[in-house]
Amino acid sequence: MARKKIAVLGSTGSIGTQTLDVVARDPEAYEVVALAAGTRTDELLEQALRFKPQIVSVATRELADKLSGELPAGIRVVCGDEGLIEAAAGAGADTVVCALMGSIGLASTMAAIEAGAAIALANKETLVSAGHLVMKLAAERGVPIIPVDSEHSAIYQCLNGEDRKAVKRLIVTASGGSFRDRTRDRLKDVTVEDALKHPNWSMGAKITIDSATMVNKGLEVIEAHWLFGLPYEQIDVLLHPESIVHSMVEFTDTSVIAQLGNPDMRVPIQYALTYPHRHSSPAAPLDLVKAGALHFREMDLERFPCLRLAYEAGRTGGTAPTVFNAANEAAVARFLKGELPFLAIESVIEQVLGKHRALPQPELDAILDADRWARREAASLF
Ligand SMILES: NC(=O)C1=CN([C@@H]2O[C@H](COP(=O)(O)OP(=O)(O)OC[C@H]3O[C@@H](n4cnc5c(N)ncnc54)[C@H](OP(=O)(O)O)[C@@H]3O)[C@@H](O)[C@H]2O)C=CC1
Ligand SMILES: CC(=O)[C@@H](O)[C@H](O)COP(=O)(O)O
Ligand SMILES: [Mn+2]
Repeated sequence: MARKKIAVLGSTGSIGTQTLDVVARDPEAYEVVALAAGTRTDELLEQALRFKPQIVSVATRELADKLSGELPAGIRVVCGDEGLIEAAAGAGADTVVCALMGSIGLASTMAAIEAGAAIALANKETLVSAGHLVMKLAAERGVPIIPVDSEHSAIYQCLNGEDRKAVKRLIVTASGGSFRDRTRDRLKDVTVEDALKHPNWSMGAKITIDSATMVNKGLEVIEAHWLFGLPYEQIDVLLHPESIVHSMVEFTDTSVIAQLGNPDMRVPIQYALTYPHRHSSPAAPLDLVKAGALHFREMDLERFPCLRLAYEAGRTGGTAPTVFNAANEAAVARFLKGELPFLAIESVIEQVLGKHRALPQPELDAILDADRWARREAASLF
């Protein structure tokens, strides 16, 4: 059987490296045809020498020139936004793993869909920013969007073969992030280092901060709305500190189907690559006796106001989720640089959303304008 051709956008990141780990374990099944990253060229060089893709993309022309000299002539080195699009659509990938961080992934995801590749989607900011455009294009091209995000992979698995009309609600689980058990008073002076200590998952810096602010769950609620076509009234969030139940679906007959497993992203990544089949995985098997007890708590929107803001932005629709996402990206980048205190992240998002008049059914230009505007506004606060 021909090997599945895979392009990995964001190959040097947490999802990207775990994708390559999954791929490397089954060399008969996969061929890596493109790799795209930003600035971590040492890691990218190693990946390119190992997987021998046709195309490698980096952030800038300078980095591309440097990398070209170190790679065999058969590997084309491209760069910038155009390079991402080349990697997504120019190497004939059957599946494109979208694992860039942030709404920068939008254009390359759209290009991959245009090219007819299946999408293994980790990059949730893309759907949050322009879900209506991405889903419409995928439907027009007949392209499947298979979620990699653990909660959405769980829901996708729970819904497999079920009658959608029988779905009462989705229950998205949330670990609570690094500061789950702190009161708001105790969030004033937290450090970047503290915020980066997720209790259950080892992930990139931005999503780890999003987990601590509960923005991640807000992005995931909006992501679920687009992926599964359900209104916000049918998407709930439940605190689950152990991150073993990755999410659940409640049906009209009161049955609840859940997907469980140890927190290991290689499982949803692999599922997105092998769907509708399952293969053995390097993840540790789940031992429920060892886990002992699983806990669930009601979500507190006063303790975690970013989740409330996300629901509000999602319900408003149009460019509101674009602005929610872009303001957050800008605020988190500033927090990580030490320019803003932790609690300023939510305040920046709220203020920028407060200034925004959402445009309904925006085309791509309006999305990009709103994204740029929100970043400028977020940069000017505090
Ligand atoms: N990590 C996880 O477990 C999970 C992640 N996700 C989602 O997956 C996505 C990726 O997350 P994660 O892997 O943690 O992020 P990382 O920060 O670890 O990796 C991000 C990747 O994107 C690349 N990148 C960033 N900016 C650019 C740019 N301007 N041009 C080209 N490449 C760029 C980085 O390249 P470089 O580093 O070389 O600059 C890196 O390869 C996010 O949307 C996240 O929310 C979802 C569920 C779980
Ligand atoms: C692994 C994954 O999918 C992350 O999005 C994870 O869910 C973060 O955990 P919390 O946002 O629940 O803390
Ligand atoms: Mn998730």
